[in-house]
Amino acid sequence: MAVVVAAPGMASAKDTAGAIPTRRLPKEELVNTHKTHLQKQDNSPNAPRPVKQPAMSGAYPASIKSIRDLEIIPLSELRAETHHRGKGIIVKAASPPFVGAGAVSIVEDEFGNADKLAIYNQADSSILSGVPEGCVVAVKEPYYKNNGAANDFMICVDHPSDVILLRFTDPIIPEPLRLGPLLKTADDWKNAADRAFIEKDFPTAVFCYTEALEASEDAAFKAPIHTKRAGVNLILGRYDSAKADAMASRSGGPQDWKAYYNAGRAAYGLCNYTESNTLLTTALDLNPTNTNIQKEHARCQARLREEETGDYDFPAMLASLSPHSVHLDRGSFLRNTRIAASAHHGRGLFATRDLRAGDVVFVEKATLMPNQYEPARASAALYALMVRQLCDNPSLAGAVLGLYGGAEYTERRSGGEGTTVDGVSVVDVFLVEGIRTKNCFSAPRSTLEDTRPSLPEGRLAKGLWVHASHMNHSCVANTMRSFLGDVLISRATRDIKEGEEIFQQYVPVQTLVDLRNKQFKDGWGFECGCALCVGEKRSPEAMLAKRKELLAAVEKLCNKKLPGRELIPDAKIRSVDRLAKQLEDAHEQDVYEGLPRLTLVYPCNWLVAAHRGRKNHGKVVKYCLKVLRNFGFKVPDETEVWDPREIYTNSGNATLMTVHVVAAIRTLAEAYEALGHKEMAERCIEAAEFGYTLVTGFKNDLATLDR
Ligand SMILES: C[S@@+](CC[C@H](N)C(=O)[O-])C[C@H]1O[C@@H](n2cnc3c(N)ncnc32)[C@H](O)[C@@H]1O
Repeated sequence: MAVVVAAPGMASAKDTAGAIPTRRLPKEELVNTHKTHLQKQDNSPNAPRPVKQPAMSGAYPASIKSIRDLEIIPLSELRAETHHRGKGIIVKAASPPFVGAGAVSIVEDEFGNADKLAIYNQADSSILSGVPEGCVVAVKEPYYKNNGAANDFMICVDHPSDVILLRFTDPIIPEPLRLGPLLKTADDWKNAADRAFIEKDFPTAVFCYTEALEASEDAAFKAPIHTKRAGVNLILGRYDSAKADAMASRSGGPQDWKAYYNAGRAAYGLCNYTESNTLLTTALDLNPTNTNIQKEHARCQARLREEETGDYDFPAMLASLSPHSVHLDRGSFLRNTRIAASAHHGRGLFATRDLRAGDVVFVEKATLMPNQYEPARASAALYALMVRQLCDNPSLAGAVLGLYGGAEYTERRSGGEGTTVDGVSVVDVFLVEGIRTKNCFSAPRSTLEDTRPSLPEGRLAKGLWVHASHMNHSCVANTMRSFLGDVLISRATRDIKEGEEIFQQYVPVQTLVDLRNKQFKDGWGFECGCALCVGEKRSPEAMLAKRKELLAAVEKLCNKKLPGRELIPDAKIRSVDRLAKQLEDAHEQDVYEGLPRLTLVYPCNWLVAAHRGRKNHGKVVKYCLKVLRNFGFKVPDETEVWDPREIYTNSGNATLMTVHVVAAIRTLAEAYEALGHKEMAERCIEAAEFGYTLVTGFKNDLATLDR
């Protein structure tokens, strides 16, 4: 079959959707244009590679068919804007790749037809991230896309598992594309692999070691190659393959310590510490004096201790953080919680024992979190890492693809995602993106550094914590999360009974019930059924409108800011006070009994700051107590002896914990001190320190709030 060339003057892309384009560019023209692009290619090794994040509106499923079950068609039969279901193409790269967000190559089929092939979302660890000239690939159920300009089409591969790198000897390659084996013997391939390894071209090294293994039947030759390939896979972070290679390298003798050692390191890389421990213990039995095994074994035991006890040296973890080091080598302590069906939605997290306010609920190391805190890049970086890891370590699929991916994707899943077809794990990038948006958390490098009300850093990475992702949202949540690098710490904000569902706030809760529920609906597709939202929805629209109006009046008067130490005129304080009283009256007693009154938080905080500036300590006490009340807490009684923790344990089940609660209790302490109520001041400091532990994840100096 020849290249289809037709007269110019074709119709627009939309008009031709579904049709075979009447004119396609010939190979020479394609290659020449490609060459000019290649000359402009940025080859600097550290240039950040752009990521093509999928637009969900164009979602289509990944192929779950084997290339051997598809009808192979020539390039000339590709139809514009069409997913060729049940069909596949086999093509050879006729040019070096242009590597940008994807890798674009000129390819040709067995009939001499040429076209452009754009492959996206390949891991850097794969040869397919830039298909070398001469390689033959199969594209399953290809999508043929117009590039905008007339006659300008390309085969666009979004799902990484939709393209397969074929071995040169694969019988599926049609005769005209067949080069035969590039190298003759297994030894040749091994030597080529060793050379690629020395040149640090690790994907090529893996490819050549694979060819060497395929070319030999000699077990004695193959064992050391498996060891080498295990080593390269460890470098590439392909732990599943590294483990399989390491185990395949065993010969049954005492030298097998190396196989168990490598397999143990691979299992460690997958955070599977129990398996890693078993493998490293076997390695140590075979070679008890080897210091490397001893070191890895001790490290693994430390992770298992963390998983078992939940004992962490949080200050040391904080001290070890730096801009280059945010991935902490720690195990996850999850045994206080379990995943089970929730009355609110799907699955949720539940307490496996009684927990006291302040207790660690769980500590989880991120399943995946790129060290990328630039707001414009954080989401794309997480998406790219998720895709890469699912390709490189298919065993992750069980945990990651099991997460909720949004209502539309629940229906659209083919069920084949994560299964192995044609030797690769099926990765559907649209499902990955759906899972990312519904489950990722934003994480500061350290919550302690980020919670200073005066100076939040605002630079947040995005990450995936699979266990934490099973938590449903509540505005009046019974836990709080904080971060130390990629470690998430969840603490109880009040007492939790065994079997109780554990909730967290997905995002800082907005003041107005209608706005925050719009946010939940738009972002996560649910209506919040927490005590606060259900309660507030009982209040008539007219009352909500009145509260909005009054809050807007306070915000306008005060510029939405809090006073510093400057002297605020009495008249202004009186005006805000009057509005705050009206606002308080706009909260119906029967609706708000025992519930936070969030619209009152800002006016009361403003009055605290204004009276503090005037050293009017009695008024500071009054309004600090109101701030606590308005977050749903019972206020401490001056006439009684009270335990500082009671603020958290005796306030019912609808408290809303934030750093502002801590700040209010600390200001309360300062005012009591000034008024000579020493005991009240001391108790308040203790209560504030306790609250600060909930907020930052571990005990910290309250003075950090001012820095
Ligand atoms: C991260 S998942 C939480 C775990 C999820 N329930 C599951 O079954 O895997 C987020 C999704 O859970 C649901 N969800 C979370 N909190 C909820 C709530 N309070 N009420 C109803 N649905 C909720 C929403 O559909 C949201 O998109």
